[in-house]
Amino acid sequence: MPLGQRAGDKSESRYCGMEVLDFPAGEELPAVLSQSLSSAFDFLLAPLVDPGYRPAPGAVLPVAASDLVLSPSQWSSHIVGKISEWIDLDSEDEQLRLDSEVTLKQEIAWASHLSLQACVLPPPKRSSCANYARVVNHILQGLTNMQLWLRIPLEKSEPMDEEHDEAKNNSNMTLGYGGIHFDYYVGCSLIRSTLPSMNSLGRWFGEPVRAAILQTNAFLTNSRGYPCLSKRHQMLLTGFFNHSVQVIISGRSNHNISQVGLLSGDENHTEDTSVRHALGPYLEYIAYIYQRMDPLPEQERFEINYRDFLQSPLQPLMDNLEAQTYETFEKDTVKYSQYQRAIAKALVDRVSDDEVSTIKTVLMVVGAGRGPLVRASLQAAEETGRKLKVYAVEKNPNAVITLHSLIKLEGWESLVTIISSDMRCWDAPEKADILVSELLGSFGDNELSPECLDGAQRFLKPDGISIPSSYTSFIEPITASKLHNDIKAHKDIAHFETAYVVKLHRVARLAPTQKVFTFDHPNTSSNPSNQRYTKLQFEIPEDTGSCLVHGFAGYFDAVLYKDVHLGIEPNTATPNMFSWFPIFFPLRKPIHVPSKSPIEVHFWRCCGSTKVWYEWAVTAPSPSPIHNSNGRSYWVGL
Ligand SMILES: C[S@@+](CC[C@H](N)C(=O)[O-])C[C@H]1O[C@@H](n2cnc3c(N)ncnc32)[C@H](O)[C@@H]1O
Repeated sequence: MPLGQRAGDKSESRYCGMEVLDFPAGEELPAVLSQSLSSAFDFLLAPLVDPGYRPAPGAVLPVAASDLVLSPSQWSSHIVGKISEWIDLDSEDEQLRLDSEVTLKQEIAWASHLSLQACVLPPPKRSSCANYARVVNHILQGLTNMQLWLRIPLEKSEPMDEEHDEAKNNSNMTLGYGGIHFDYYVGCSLIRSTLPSMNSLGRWFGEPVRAAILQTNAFLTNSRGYPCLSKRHQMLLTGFFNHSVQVIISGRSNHNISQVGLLSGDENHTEDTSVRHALGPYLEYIAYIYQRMDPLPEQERFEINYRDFLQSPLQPLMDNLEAQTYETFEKDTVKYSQYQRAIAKALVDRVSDDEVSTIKTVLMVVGAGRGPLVRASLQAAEETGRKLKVYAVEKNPNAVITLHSLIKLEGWESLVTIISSDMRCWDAPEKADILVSELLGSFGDNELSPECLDGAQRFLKPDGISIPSSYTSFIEPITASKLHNDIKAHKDIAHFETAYVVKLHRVARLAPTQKVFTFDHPNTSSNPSNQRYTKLQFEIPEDTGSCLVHGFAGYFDAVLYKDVHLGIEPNTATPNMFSWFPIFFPLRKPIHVPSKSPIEVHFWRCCGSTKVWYEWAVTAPSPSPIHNSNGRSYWVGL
């Protein structure tokens, strides 16, 4: 039975299994399974083969249970195979090495025969693990439906030396374990009583972790004698739940509870412990932690299906947006109320209270779409008592049709003039006091706001105001193995040289964001070019340890007017605004960043006669190719 419902989370359920520690000899498995299921566990992590087995000519594999003892659906829904712990694929002892390889392949073949969904591999036993990688890669090539989960301790453990620990941090679909790459792997992290720093733990959220193995000795005991977890363990667990990770409880019970009260707080409730599973109290605690998690905010719930889904950025200049795209924007009331605040402030600055009856401000909405910024402008005028004359300039003829019906419907005919034209070539009959636009992409300038507004600046009065008055892009390095794998599935370079709009979820943010490019409007600089180049150095906090960078998450922040801003940069993001997801600039090859090594990255904004594009490259700690040279894979049309 899944761990119950977290309020407001209709996404997939979270499950909890338990590890079977002893080899279930004599076909005990069905009994162990039925006892666990009736105690509300969902699945077992169970050994498949007698650990005493070593291959020998003619030997029959001593399996834990015949395939007949459970139905095929029971095998596949309720058993995760535990591969024998003794297997040592890089042993100096040749016989042990060969036996290990044969046994591993036999166990995997048996697990496939049973249609198990996954098997857990013990981690490599030594830092030099080339043979482990070779054998696992062989097996992976032949697997279609079964996953291999690699058990990795969260914190440094005894058999793992420094090199190993580094390798573990590279865990990824192309896992660099001791410098060796695996073709595919998903992780399983082992949670013990001590935890590394939060920064170090955060890296796991960018990894393909499928299960958290929670040891019983990681639990504390509360005043009533029940198992509970430290605050940090609880935070880690809720973080994993947020990333759809399931839990496996491992170890013997350290809590012999004679009188059991329900965790709902019902102190009087008691149960007969004779029928109670020894690990039951741990499971109840895990379910309690899951169920009491805060409900997902409405916006997160709305965006759940977009998580880690790569989308091509819009090209509103080159393409004409569709009605449903406009409709989505128009629902973002927060965006328009920020604009309205900015416009109101600009109107008041422009026309003093004494002048309100004599001066009419000329305001041009350039890129008016279906009119929401026209509405925000008129509302700002009403709110401030300023007189306004509005031009709505739009190059999409379909949106212009809607604009015409809107002004009729709203009775704005005397206030608003609709201009069906590209702002870059419109011959304006008069100059504007205020130019209002929203031509911003997730990376600020990536929908070519600078180029469009440079074209519109001709009809802004010399002392006129542009809303926005500036915007800045930001990036931060991230671990994002899911995004990397999704891009890799295209099997070409072009997809690795493309920027994507994506609701980032399974990612680890490795360092604070830094500014990339800023554009000011009106553009009064002596060098009016919109080409840019920036070199940035990111320091990853020391307690993060080494990590893998799959690319850079990008954001923007725009100053609309004075202190009114709008943006998605995580530290200053406008709350409850949903018009923009972050942008992601991938790297062709993930870059391993050892602890204490800075990352040096270069970004270029390049402009041609028909297109604008970005190029990017990493130069430290190791160089990457220049991505998207000459805009060969990804560009924005002018
Ligand atoms: C991101 S949409 C914003 C629309 C509307 N202001 C809103 O907030 O819903 C940008 C709009 O600008 C228009 N646009 C882009 N470049 C333009 C140009 N050079 N001249 C006129 N309109 C342009 C697009 O067609 C699109 O309708």
